[in-house]
Amino acid sequence: MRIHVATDHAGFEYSKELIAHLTEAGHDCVDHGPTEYDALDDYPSFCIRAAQAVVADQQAGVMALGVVFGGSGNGEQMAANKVEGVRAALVWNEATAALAREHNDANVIAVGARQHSSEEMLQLIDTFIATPFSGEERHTRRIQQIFRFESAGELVD
Ligand SMILES: O=C(CO)[C@H](O)[C@H](O)COP(=O)(O)O
Repeated sequence: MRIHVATDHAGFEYSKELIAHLTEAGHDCVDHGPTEYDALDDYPSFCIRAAQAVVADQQAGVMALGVVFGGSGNGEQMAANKVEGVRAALVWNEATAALAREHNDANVIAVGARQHSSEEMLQLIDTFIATPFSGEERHTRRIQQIFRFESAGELVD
């Protein structure tokens, strides 16, 4: 699996730890930055680039997911979700990590680096990556409703 990773200063150390962990596990990680710690950097461009790469890979038939870190993960999730085709989920425990994939087919996970130990962070992301989308009709239908609004402004009941 290719994993696109982005952060800001708040998740800088965790992002490097995650990339080492996932690479060791055999994943192909792409680091979208930042390349060095800067306490004043801004997360949107890093997260948007990672989100764009996830969509581009998926459209090309490459199995890919994204991870965005911040202090809370809130803004990072918001930024990633501005990219058409991205379903970014803010995850804070094992259940939300699994449900993001099972019910929402999320292709980007947002994690608050200041909210979790590094062990928790790795576990949340491992769970997210390992959990498949259920494929159930009701979940597929709802995801398609989101996409129709996102791509064409159509509201479907
Ligand atoms: O989580 C975040 C956005 O949702 C950022 O990481 C957080 O706002 C950064 O805070 P600061 O600039 O005070 O270090």
